[in-house]
Amino acid sequence: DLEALELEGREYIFQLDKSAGARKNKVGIFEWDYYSNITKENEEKWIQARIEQSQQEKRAWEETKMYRWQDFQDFTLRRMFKKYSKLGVSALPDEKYKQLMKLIADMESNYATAKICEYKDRSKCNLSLEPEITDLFAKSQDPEELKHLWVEWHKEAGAKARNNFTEYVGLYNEAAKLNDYKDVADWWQSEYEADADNFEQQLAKIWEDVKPLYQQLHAYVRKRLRDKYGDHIVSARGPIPAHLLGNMWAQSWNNIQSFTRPYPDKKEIDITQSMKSQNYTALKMFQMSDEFFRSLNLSAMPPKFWKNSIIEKPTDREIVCHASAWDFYDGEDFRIKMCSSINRENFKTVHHEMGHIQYYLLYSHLPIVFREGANPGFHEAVGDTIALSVSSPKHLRRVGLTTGDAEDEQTEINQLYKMGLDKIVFLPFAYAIDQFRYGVFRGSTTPEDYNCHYWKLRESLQGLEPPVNRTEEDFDAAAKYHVSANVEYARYYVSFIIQFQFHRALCQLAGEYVPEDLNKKLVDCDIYQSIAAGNAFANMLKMGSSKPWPDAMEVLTGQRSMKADGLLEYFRPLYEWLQAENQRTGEYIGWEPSKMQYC
Ligand SMILES: C=C(C[SeH])C(=O)N1CCC[C@H]1C(=O)O
Ligand SMILES: [Zn+2]
Repeated sequence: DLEALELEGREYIFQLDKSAGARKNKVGIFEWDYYSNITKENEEKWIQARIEQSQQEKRAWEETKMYRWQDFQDFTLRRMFKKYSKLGVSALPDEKYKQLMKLIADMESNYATAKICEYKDRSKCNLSLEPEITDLFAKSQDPEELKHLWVEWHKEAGAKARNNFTEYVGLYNEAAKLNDYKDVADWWQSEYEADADNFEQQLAKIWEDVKPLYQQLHAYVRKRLRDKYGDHIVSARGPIPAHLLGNMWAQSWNNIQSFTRPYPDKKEIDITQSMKSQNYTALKMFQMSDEFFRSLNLSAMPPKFWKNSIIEKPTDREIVCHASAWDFYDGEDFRIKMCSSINRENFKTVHHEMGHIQYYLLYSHLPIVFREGANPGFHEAVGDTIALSVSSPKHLRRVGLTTGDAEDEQTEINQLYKMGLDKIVFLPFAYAIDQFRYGVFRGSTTPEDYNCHYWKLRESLQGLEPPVNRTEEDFDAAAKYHVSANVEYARYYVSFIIQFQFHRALCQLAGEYVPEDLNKKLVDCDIYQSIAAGNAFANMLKMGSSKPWPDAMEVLTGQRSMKADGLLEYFRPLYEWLQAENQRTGEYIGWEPSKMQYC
């Protein structure tokens, strides 16, 4: 009878889940060994481990198919079976599976080991992305030097990945179809459990809500860059050249804050200087982040974390420097790998990565199959939500990273501007990255027009143009880690929206934010040491992916959908200031078509 069958199904699926955990632990160790020591030998060992895992998963999948789990009474049991009913890339035949793993590993190692030559001394050709190129790009105010770094990096890390990427798309789409998805775009979007093309409609609606604010910020920044570099480099009504924004991908413009902020005579609030003068180390950054989470009654990092993590770039080998947080699915082994530099940006990244570890810890009691974010955006939002409190002037004063004067109107605008250069600017970038790849996976973007379509999106969404003309010899999308490393990107777009919904709810719970109370403003909220906020955050995070993400979001915020209202409320004073300022200077809002050639 059904009762007995369901009981048998329960026995089976929990047994399968346990063995899945052991497999993920084993492959994770090989993957860590490869990412933290890039050698041919380690790549082969990792791929071999992945092949064994995929063969075991295939056998398990055949068994799972025998159960009529759709008729089971228990919701959790049905949800576990549903997740295990998708085999994933292991559905590919062994040879194709191996080829796909190799393509991804080769793109990833090309990106991780790419080197370029200096602008000034062309004989010095050992610049890596982290820390050298990133630091130069953050500090240089020489358009020619920035152009050189931009062009060389996009050649080494982007163009060189074009052929591997093209083959990867074909194989990855084959895997999608074997999992009953139309293509990889359909597969990636299924992670958000939205019906039909609803997820893309949600993304479009968010952009519609945020675009006016972005256009005001874009217009203001373009004017300040024109003031600095002249109108022969920055036009009055065109897109902004992408190499002048302090970041290789123009995804965050924080590094140009110092010479573009609204009130330059107000004290600089860039904590990089104070971190350096206070002899901050990578370890201190991690300890401070750990302490913040503990102040909320969240979990402390376990002993293995401090023992096994890599928080500084090794000098004796090549590693994947792009920051990452790892769950080894055994309830004790959690790690971060990061090539830390001592600066504001990395301090934020430390909190971002520690947020991943907090989530791993809080759901480590769940079955393996539920040890993931409620949706991928949730995982990216945990650390950033905490970092919104850490980056408040109130908190920075608390920890001695800024001194003195309480908030006056102008300082508050400077603060919101600094936050906006991170959070508002990022949205059209993230939207462009996966709009581009959705088109590639669907076939509406073919290899012949990869770069043309990429720059059409960059221009229409971000209002940027390439510093030099582009052709289809180039492949600029792969100059971004996540495109070379096969990491989906809409998760960050979602994260940068929901983190403000989380932040607002936490701030109210902490008594730090009271709507309409000028002494309890959202921009000044710091939930540090609030047990009430921490407990509410934990109640959502400990659910992992055991329930659809609207249920998780509702637990903390009372809302069941992602909406831009949190972000827009946070930035409202800046939006008003920007509108008035652009009116005052008569700045053209938006951008006319670029004169650069890229199609
Ligand atoms: C820090 C990570 C590792 Se999940 C990252 O890739 N982030 C964090 C913010 C956006 C995105 C990026 O760097 O492009
Ligand atoms: Zn992340």
